[in-house]
Amino acid sequence: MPAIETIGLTKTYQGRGGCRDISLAVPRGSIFGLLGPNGAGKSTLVKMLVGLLKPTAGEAYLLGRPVEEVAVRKRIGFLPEAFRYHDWLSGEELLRFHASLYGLSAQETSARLPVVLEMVGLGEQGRKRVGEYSKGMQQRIGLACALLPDPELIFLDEPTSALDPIGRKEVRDLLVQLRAQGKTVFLNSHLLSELETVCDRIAIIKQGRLLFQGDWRELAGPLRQARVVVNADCCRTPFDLARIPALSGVSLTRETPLSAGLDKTPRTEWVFTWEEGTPDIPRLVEALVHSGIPIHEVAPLAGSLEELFLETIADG
Ligand SMILES: Nc1ncnc2c1ncn2[C@@H]1O[C@H](COP(=O)(O)OP(=O)(O)OP(=O)(O)O)[C@@H](O)[C@H]1O
Repeated sequence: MPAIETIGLTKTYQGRGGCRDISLAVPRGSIFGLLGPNGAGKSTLVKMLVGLLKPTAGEAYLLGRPVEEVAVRKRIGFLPEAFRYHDWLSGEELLRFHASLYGLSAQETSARLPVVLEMVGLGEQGRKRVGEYSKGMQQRIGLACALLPDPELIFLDEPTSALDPIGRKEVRDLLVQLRAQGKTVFLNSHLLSELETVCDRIAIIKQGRLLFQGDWRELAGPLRQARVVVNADCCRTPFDLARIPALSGVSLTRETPLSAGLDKTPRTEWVFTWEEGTPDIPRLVEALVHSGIPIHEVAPLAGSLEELFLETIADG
């Protein structure tokens, strides 16, 4: 049974906007990323899933229970995007307040508080007033609130938007740990490089419609490209690939000057594309070396999530 299942889920505002006919399945124990341009309907979808908005049509199930069932909400955590917490409370007081909303006992609350503060990297900062927290710390305390009930399913709306690169890495590591414990994370983020690193599966929505769901690497199709970095002064630009007959069936699709390497020699990046089949890297390297070209780096090339996302949004 999936952690989240929706069937034809729809919410419109007086017949407009929102999202329509969304049928999704989010496997348990996965990190699932929701992507879409501004106004695509992501928040509308998340709000329906956490019970903040009533669907206009369709069904949704969390952990096998209908989303309308209040009891299931004790098993989910939610970090909303536009969080604004009571800034006169200390971090610990805020957590106690949220624990009471979750219906945790005093004993459970006292046991859980240090655990969640530690998980989000605020171990020593619980006594400080939330109003004195930096933006990144406020985001961390929000995450701690979402983790209070030790949820099986966690919804995070832009959880790292206020964090510095170290904080982002810490949150990514935390998500991976949660997944290792069998928990499911549903992530809403515009940071595609971040989603690319942690997500098992993604969904893309545009103008309220679901365009894709699955492993984002499926969008790329089979690997057909390789990247090669060479000394810029090795040959004339544009490089004439026809002079290497051993590379028939391969085309040079990009030639980009790079900044100089550590040895101060300017470099050029080439992207080769195979008309058929997967890149034959040994044949490529052999042919280039045979032609006297000094190679610095070679790698098969997959499209980045950002490239694939932009292509999908443009086509869809
Ligand atoms: N309360 C509302 N009343 C009327 N229309 C709304 C309301 N909330 C959202 N909409 C419309 O529904 C559509 C989807 O909005 P939603 O906020 O769900 O998108 P989003 O993908 O979360 O956007 P963003 O990335 O900018 O946060 C938009 O066209 C928006 O104008």
